[in-house]
Amino acid sequence: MPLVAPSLLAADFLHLADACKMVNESEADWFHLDVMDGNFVPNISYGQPVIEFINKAATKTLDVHLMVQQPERYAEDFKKAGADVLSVHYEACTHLHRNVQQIKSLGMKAGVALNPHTPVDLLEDIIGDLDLVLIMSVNPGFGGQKFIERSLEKISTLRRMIDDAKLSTLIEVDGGVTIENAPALVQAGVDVLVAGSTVFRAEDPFAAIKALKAAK
Ligand SMILES: O=C(CO)[C@@H](O)[C@H](O)COP(=O)(O)O
Ligand SMILES: [Fe+2]
Repeated sequence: MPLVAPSLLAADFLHLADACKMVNESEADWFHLDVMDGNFVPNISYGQPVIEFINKAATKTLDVHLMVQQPERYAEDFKKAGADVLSVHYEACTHLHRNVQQIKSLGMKAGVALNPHTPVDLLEDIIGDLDLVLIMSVNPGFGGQKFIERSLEKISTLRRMIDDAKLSTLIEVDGGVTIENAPALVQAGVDVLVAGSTVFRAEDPFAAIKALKAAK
């Protein structure tokens, strides 16, 4: 059964408390929180102060996806804000190994996110240090985009890499995840399904989360 992480980017920002309550009461496992800096990606979302408030309302793991250049500048702030899992982008880090060690030394799980054009092979020398790899199945920056089909092959390659090395690194997929494509993603080896529009644009978000959990 996959873990399901609703992305609050698709929630109504005027009623974040309601969104948190819904996720708390649902079968979802994590809160997925997208931080965008308007530089690494062409959009600005929200940052530490908002996450600090979400942390007060949320009763589940906070999975923070940093779409930020030089994320090492903010790792400590996000720890203080309540992040449990902190993912940085491969493409935004000059010293990725140092950044991963920083996240772990602060007591968070460390993830690395890959843009659609970045091959999973580039993680060969760092995969053993990672708690999670986040495969972007859309170009980061916006919710509601169409799933890039090629991501399925990347996930299968990564699954093999992790299993061959006997690691327990989680594979998370993010972008364009739907109730329809979730089974193929789980079959390809995904552990964590992120879903924004599929959950928050659904008539019944609880049912959407339930359907994603049931993907096999
Ligand atoms: O990181 C991102 C976008 O950059 C995502 O987490 C989106 O928030 C997913 O939204 P949907 O594609 O599920 O609507
Ligand atoms: Fe995300």
